[in-house]
Amino acid sequence: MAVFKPENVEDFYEIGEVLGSGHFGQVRQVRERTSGNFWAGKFLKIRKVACSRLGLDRSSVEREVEILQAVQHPNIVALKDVFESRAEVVLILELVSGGELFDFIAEKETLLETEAIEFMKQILKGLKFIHCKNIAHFDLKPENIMLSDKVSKPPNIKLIDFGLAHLFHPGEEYKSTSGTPQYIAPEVINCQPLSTAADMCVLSFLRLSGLSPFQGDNDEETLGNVIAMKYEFNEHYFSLTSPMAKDFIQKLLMKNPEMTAEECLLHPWIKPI
Ligand SMILES: Cc1ccc2c(c1)c1c3c(c(C)cc1n2CCCN)C(=O)NC3=O
Repeated sequence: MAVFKPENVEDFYEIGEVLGSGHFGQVRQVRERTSGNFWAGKFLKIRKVACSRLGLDRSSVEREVEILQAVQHPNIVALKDVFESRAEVVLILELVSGGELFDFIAEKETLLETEAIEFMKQILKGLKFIHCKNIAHFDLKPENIMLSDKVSKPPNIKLIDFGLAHLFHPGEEYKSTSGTPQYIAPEVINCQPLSTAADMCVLSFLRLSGLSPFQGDNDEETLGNVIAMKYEFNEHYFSLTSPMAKDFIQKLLMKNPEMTAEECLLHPWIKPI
């Protein structure tokens, strides 16, 4: 069993504003008392008894920590420290203060394909790195693709929130029903064995349009579209998108995406010949 620091996190960090919250607990800005540097504290409620519905299993937190410790990369959020109290584990994470990629894109008049390619390259480099370590993110959605800061040119992308991530062991068959309907891979809905390919399924479409290709009027319709792999290139969003870009998207929006992250980085849309 992993051992986390038993000290009180507040002896080392001033706890600041809430940055986000979810089923797991809260993410808050924290300030390191010695250096004055800012970090993100992910406060995770831990189940006190196995049958409780409240909080997370400690084992799932240990898995997230183990994965974050294994994936140190410029395009992946860094883990600095882990504290544990009786009913809470606190992950001290790199603060990514540039906001979500899609808010950045939404604020721009237009998104040039050259800019989309740069974003895609960084996301693919992060995915290639974790996939080469047999790790899948399994919750790749706009909210989990953020920018380090608001000033870097080009913006530096960080993949965050490895709470659903999984480390595959040789010969292991892994199934999960977790994820977000608009961005879930078909094999998740079909309860089929999962792999790192699940991270590739809807990736490219999101970068160019900011939309889920499967968006329905409700979650049920959306999940049905995902199962049927039913999507369209809405002309309003894709009229100026190059054929090479659409080829890239089509090669990924398949039940069994044709390309791994490594192969995507070699696609002529990403790496012109
Ligand atoms: C400035 C800011 C604002 C909101 C943040 C974060 C940072 C943030 C962060 C993280 C997570 C897991 C969630 C976060 N959230 C919650 C929303 C994420 N899309 C994280 O790991 N580092 C962050 O800075």
